[in-house]
Amino acid sequence: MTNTQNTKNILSIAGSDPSGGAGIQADLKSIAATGGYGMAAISALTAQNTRGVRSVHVPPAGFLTEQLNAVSEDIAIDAIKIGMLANAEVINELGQWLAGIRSAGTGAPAVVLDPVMVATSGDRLLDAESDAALRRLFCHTDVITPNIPELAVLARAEMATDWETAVVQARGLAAEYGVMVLAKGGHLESASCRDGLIDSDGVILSVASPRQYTPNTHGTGCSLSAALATCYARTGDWGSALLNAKSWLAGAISRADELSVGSGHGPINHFASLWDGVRPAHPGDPMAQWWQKIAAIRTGIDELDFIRALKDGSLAREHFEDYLGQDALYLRTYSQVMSRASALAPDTESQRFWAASASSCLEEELALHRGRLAERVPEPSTTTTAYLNHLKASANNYPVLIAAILPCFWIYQDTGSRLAAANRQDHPYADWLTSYSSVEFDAATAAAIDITRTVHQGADESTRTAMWRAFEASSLHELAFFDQTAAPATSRDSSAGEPVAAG
Ligand SMILES: Nc1ncnc2c1ncn2[C@@H]1O[C@H](COP(=O)(O)OP(=O)(O)OP(=O)(O)O)[C@@H](O)[C@H]1O
Ligand SMILES: Cc1ncc(CO)c(N)n1
Repeated sequence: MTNTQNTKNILSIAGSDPSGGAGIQADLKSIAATGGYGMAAISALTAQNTRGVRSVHVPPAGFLTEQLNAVSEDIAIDAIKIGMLANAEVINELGQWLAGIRSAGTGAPAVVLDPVMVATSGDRLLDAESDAALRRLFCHTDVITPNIPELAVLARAEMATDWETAVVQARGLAAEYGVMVLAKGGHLESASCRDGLIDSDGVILSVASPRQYTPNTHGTGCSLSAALATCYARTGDWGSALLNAKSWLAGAISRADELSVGSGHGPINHFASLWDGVRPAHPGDPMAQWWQKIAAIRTGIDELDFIRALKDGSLAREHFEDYLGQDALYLRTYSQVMSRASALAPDTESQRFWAASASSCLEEELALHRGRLAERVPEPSTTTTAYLNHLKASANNYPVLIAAILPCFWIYQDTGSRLAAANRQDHPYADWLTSYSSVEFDAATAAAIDITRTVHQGADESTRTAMWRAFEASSLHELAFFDQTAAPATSRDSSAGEPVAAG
């Protein structure tokens, strides 16, 4: 059966975790969070919580096949994620079912297999017979996603302690079984967590995110593999699927501590960004009210031709560069304005935050722009000048100044998360879109909102009004800023470059 609709149906075949953080529960949340319709056939039931697995019950293998047939005889399955398989009998039954469903050729579902083989304690979970059966299953899969200990078991090697060794092991595995291997760096001791999609020729694509120092990483592997299957079903491209899945996962891990689930290794926050949209952080929160009040401006930005074309990759190169040129000019002064906020800040923590933001704004953003613009920095447009004049006009009043600064963080972060989600490997601005959204910038945005909220709480009524006006005015300047670049050409290589619209 082929699914001709745009929505994608993703089947998880995995164990149940009643605490909700791993197994099918994590898979269903991840599938939904990354845009798929989730289904689940249960291969095993565990009694576990955030502190560990207490026992496992395995239903008869034939009953797994009954579940799988019930689903596949009725529903078109676009992708399958396989997780915990408890014994050789279950693995062999699944192998037979997979062989049948994959023999359909075109329209056969993609399969991502997360080989759950080693417990967090380091103990091997599968006996020799199951290990051999699992390896036979690889020929029915597209991608396997072992963590570092599982990679070592599968590669019959010592556990990798660096990324290069992990890549060598993954490459050997890919060659031996004719599959792609997603090597995951979560278990290495590096400051960033790198994952790489590897085939027998080497690394196809690798992507890193900063390591989050949180105990709450229960179910990250389950969540990533389910998200990868979903993003592949949606994009048809493994590289794009990895970029999208990893970007979503990094956000879910970075917001894990906002949940309070159990006393051990808690789950990640699968729906953090969705909840932001439907539920203000604190009901009655003035910042949430400001955000609500600029909803029309935000929608206006999303609907701009420029943003649409940047998202789908049809934006002409010269228009993209016009935008970068204005942005570079803007950021130079924006950095000075944040230094001014640092000078006016009433406490060391805020002083440090604005100074650090001013510095990273200059260092990272301008370095990126310079690289792209090859020193071709243009004159500021009247739109850019108007925005900067508005910021400078607030430079003697700290509460008003930080309210004016905030939209550049918040709107940029919000727009960036959607642009990053639309990224794909062959996108002409792929690396720009990747840099447009990061967990560090998410954290900085949250900190800027918190600082502004605190100042707002302590301000008198007339200052609060002035703060809101400055925030609203900057939001309008953001809209105008994105809208200033000439309307995008439909053809990517069009050379009919129009001059920068002068506001
Ligand atoms: N502390 C962390 N901070 C950021 N990303 C992480 C962290 N730990 C793991 N990851 C990411 O989570 C994903 C899962 O990786 P990991 O190597 O931990 O898999 P796993 O051991 O199979 O997961 P699980 O803990 O569910 O068994 C990878 O994308 C990895 O880079
Ligand atoms: C059911 C289940 N599958 C996978 C894992 C690995 O995280 C787990 N803890 N529980």
